[in-house]
Amino acid sequence: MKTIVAMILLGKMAKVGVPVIDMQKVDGLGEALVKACVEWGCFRMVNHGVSVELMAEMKAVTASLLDLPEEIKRRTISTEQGKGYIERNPGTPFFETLSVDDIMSHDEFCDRLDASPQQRHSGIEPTNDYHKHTYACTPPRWYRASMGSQLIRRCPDPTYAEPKAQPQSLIGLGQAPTLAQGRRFTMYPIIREVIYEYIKAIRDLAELLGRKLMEGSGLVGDLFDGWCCQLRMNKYHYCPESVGLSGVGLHSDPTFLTILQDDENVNGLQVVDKYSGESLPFDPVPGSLAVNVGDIAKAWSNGRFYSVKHRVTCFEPKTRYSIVLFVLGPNGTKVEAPSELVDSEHPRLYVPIDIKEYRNVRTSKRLHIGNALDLFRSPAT
Ligand SMILES: O=C(O)CCC(=O)C(=O)O
Ligand SMILES: [Fe+2]
Repeated sequence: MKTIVAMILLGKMAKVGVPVIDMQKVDGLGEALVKACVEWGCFRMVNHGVSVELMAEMKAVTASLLDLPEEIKRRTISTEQGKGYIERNPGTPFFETLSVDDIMSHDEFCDRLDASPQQRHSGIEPTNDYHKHTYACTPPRWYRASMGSQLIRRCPDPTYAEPKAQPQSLIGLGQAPTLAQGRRFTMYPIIREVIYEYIKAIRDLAELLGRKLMEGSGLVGDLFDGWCCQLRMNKYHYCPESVGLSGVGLHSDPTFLTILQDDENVNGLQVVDKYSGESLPFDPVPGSLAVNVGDIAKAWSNGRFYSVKHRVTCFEPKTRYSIVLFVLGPNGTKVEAPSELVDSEHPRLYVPIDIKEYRNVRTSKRLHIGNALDLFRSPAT
């Protein structure tokens, strides 16, 4: 009797928690990943190959960058949908996010935060003095992870002079931010290095995921080869007033998948169970990384993968950080289900989708919970 009860409980428990997948698993990794994408639309990865030191450093960098004054962060605002810096706003009053829109141009992102208006617009190279000064501020590597928000310090820059007047050609383009009180911020080269290393490590992991998802679907190849990816650094400004309120409202991701470093100290991410529709906690596990399947993966898998709805809720008044890599989709070609995933029992569900168009339609029609895919149904279905 006891054994039967234990078996039922184990069965229930296995169903209750989001799957945890060991990325070093030799046999059946592809199948396990596909199963998680189909049944849960999310999973947690352990033994994923991104070091805990690098994860801690990236979190410190995130905190530092989001600590910069608004005038600096605003230099990375974009007019394109879903891109660039998003400040707190009436829709998401506790949420703020910086974006490396294309992970291949992370240097441009750093340049925008770092360079003085003159350097960015006139092409003047920093002088040797500037370099000497900047490098003199560089903390030793062993000190990196524990530095937190000190990674960026207000350094007096010997070469910086208050601009006398804006060059006429820049006025009105919104490209020449004025620095209040002539302050400038020197970004430690180490910040660029951490961002670069983190992107590289997460990108390698994404590639492994792409290959294994192909394998688990009975296909061969590098699914994400040459695909567009975006890195976001998120800060949730939780306070006593935000407890019980939403950090980010219910949505599915307009991506293929999202690799998430959540905050090991602050929970709040919840996912909607595919079968019961219940909201379940997707709590952090130190050292692990989470994955959410997005709408584009549902289209690619011909409806098999579950584009999981999720939200982030404030449960305690503690600042929460998260770092997400969005694997958006192919660059320059449309997404469609491979012919191997289409047969008489599984007719093609969606027309080929342009990821940019998809994002625009989704936003303009305010369809943030996966329904936008219905607008891309194949005529036959
Ligand atoms: O911060 C998180 O934990 C999740 C953020 C999220 O859902 C998103 O950026 O799409
Ligand atoms: Fe999301």
